[in-house]
Amino acid sequence: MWLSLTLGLLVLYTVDYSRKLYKNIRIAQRSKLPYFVVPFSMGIIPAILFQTRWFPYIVDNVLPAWLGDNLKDVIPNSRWVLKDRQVKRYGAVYLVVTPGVVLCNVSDAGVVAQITHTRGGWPKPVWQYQPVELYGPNVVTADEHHWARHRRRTAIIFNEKNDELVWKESIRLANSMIEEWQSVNVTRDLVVETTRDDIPKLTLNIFSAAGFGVRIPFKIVADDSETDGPYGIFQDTRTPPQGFDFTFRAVANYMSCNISTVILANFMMPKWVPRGLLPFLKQDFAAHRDLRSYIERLLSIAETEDSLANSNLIQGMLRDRATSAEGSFTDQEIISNGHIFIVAGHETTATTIRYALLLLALNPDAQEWVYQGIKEATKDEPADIDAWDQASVYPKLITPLCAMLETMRLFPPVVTVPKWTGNAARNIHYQGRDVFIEQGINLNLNLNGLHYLEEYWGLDVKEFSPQRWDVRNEKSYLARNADLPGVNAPGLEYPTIHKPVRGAYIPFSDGVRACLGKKFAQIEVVIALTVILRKYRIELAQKGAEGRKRAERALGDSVTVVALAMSHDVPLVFRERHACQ
Ligand code: HEM
Repeated sequence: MWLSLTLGLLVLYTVDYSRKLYKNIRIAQRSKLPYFVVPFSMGIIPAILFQTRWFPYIVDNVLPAWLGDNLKDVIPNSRWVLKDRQVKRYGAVYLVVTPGVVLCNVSDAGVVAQITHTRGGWPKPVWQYQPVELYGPNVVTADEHHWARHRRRTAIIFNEKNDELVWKESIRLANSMIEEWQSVNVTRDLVVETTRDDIPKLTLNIFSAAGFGVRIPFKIVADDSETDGPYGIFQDTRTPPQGFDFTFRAVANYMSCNISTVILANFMMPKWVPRGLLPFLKQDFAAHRDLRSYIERLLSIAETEDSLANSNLIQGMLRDRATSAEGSFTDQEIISNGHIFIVAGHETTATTIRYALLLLALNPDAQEWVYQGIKEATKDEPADIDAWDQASVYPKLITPLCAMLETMRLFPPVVTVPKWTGNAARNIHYQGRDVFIEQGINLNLNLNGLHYLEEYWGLDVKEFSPQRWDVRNEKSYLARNADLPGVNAPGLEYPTIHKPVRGAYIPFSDGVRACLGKKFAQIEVVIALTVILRKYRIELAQKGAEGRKRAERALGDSVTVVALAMSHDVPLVFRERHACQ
């Protein structure tokens, strides 16, 4: 009986599998776009297989290249390594058919521009983001008119006052990070074995200050240091304050870096399962509770303060509530948006700085160009960087901005921007014809393709060349776009910067759902690079061909964890400038 039952189930499964696969192949055929079939759907098992050592080894060394690439294409974590290879095989718009879904992969700038800029834009598949709704709906997870309300209420808090705060806090904390490095180095040259911990700490502390109004020093303070006053419990001590399992910085870090287990514990685990039976998720429950308690504490402090005097993001939401007649946020919505800002902004910015430092170390000529640009731009500014005025100095820091843009071109923290057709079929215009994309189809706007195509960037597309962005560089391949109508992209509205073809560069996405924190991130990265490069020349700690090979391997093996990340550490030396010149 068991045998017939098993055989029966197997037959049912096979019939259902074949039916779904056939249905999806027919969808692909009707579109007349190139397509390939992968016999499994993306999901947790393929993602786990790619995390093992042996599976990627088999994919890279045993399978034919095309098959290995097709498999990597369905796993978003490993998609970046493909760069433009799939575009060369299948074209800039092609379909991936699996038994579960049909995916439309897009690396054509014109099609991206249509998707992000048709009236209202194509919808974002918000259900994919529901797991990050750990404290309720927020600007990342909401849709339609709910999203419009969240967006309106959050967009106003990313304002000029907040820009100034980001600038000031980035300078303070980048300097404190350097002081910390100096304190553990006996020579004037600073050897930093890994930036894996310090750079995320830098961006998290900047976010704590400019996002939450909590000014944490870079160095951990003694447990018995001053903990009085309303902000006492936010001190970055070794042990958490009474009633908490984490310090404020530790919980913000935990919630950002362990997002998958936090989601597993607090979103996927049924409420009726006794927490005592899940000791391995204890930290995840505690982190979720502690972050809420900290933000609640911030809200109650803020209500007793003159919130108009403060320009951090939490105060911004409170100020909006105090001054708006209707539609402003509840406490719960402030908590949820506060949390999502950390998730969206922390790792993405940290990874950009880490890649930028390594790319500058690997490309001394480009680094020198960035440094000379900083020197020239700030030659009339006070020697004390704390006295620099954000509104007038930031626009002059063209070369570090070019370095940031170029870093995000080669190593975009978010490799794929997802969209979908929604509940109605839609058309795209591609290669001179209208292509019909059926309802419910998911689209991936693939930065690995867009950012690596010679057509948009020139023959030196694979090189790290911050100079390509500088509008003074008339030989840049991008100079040809100056007269194109409608060329623009979020974060590129500077007259000092060459513009890529619209849709070809989307590290912050584009259109109505483009990144809210792009200016926040740009100011942070530009001034952090400036603080470092003014004082230090960055070099690889391991010299010669071996050191270079190691660094290039670390870059080449990048995979998406929370954001795109290097899989190995590369030690760097920060050589003091006047000592080495
Ligand atoms: C280099 C750093 C950053 C990168 C590369 C980046 C990239 C992106 C991308 C690609 C999206 C679109 C995601 C999608 O539609 O699926 C996005 C959205 C968003 N980002 Fe960023 N981001 C960065 C920094 C920040 C920062 C610092 C903040 C906040 C402080 C932030 C807040 C947001 C928010 C709230 C959204 C959702 C906007 C909406 O759906 O209306 N981001 N970001």
